[in-house]
Amino acid sequence: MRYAQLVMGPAGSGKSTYCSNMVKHCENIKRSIYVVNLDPAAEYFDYPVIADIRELIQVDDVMDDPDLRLGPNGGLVFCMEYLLNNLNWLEEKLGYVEDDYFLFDCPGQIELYTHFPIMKTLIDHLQKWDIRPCAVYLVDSQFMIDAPKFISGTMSALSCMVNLELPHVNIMSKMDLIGPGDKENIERYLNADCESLADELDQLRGKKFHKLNSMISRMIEDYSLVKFLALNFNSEDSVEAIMYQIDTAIQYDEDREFTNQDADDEDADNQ
Ligand SMILES: Nc1nc2c(ncn2[C@@H]2O[C@H](COP(=O)(O)OP(=O)(O)OP(=O)(O)O)[C@@H](O)[C@H]2O)c(=O)[nH]1
Ligand SMILES: [Mg+2]
Repeated sequence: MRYAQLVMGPAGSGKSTYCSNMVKHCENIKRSIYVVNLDPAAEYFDYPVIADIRELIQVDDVMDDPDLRLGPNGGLVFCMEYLLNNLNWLEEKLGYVEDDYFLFDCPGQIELYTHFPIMKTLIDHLQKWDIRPCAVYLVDSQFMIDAPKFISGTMSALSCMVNLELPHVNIMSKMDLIGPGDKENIERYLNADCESLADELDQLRGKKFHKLNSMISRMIEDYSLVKFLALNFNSEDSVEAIMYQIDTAIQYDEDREFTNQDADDEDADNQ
């Protein structure tokens, strides 16, 4: 078995920075991890890659094509569909080494995760190649500091979760930028309960929408998987907690411990 994190989330939510910092974290703890850049429009990232979609196709070339006449978003969808038609390229780049662990740095267009079947098809192939993926969905904490923003971020995470049907970990990124005043608000949302969310929305919009507010809040609580982990790269504890949660979601350590235990048992039997 092999393992992967599909690092997703809206534009600018910190996906590439997450990949880069996770590579550094894994270097420190002597754990190997490989990054795949899946963003055909990426201009800058500072991690080493095992595969880069831009070697296959570049969004600028697609946009320059006079027959296609596509803008940046249509161009990106074209590139991702091109990838799906050339998946042997990716399969070869990934190679096959047991226990490999990959990070896929995905593009920031959320329609890829919520509407189009592109990611779902890619996931089906990863699974065929014996890769067990976890959806890692980042939302910028700056956009989660009041109830309406929190609900909108949560709904985008929820729609990705329902659409992709994968083990799923939500992350509130850039916590180092949150000032002391907003910290309290965010902590409230990290453990949000539906009554207080609905009350806050009622206060903002008036009682007229009370029924709608409480139903949306209840739906978020019912899908109790919509919880966020706070990510602060200045805190090693926060990075470790996130890695642990993801490893647990895809049973990374459990499988390895089991395999090691099997190997030990086999050795003992042989002896
Ligand atoms: N302070 C702080 N800044 C961050 C953090 N993560 C990302 N940023 C900044 O946020 C901006 C966007 O970060 P990226 O990592 O490029 O975000 P992205 O999600 O890959 O963006 P797209 O690929 O364009 O969708 C950059 O200016 C980063 O330096 C963080 O944890 N803390
Ligand atoms: Mg990026």
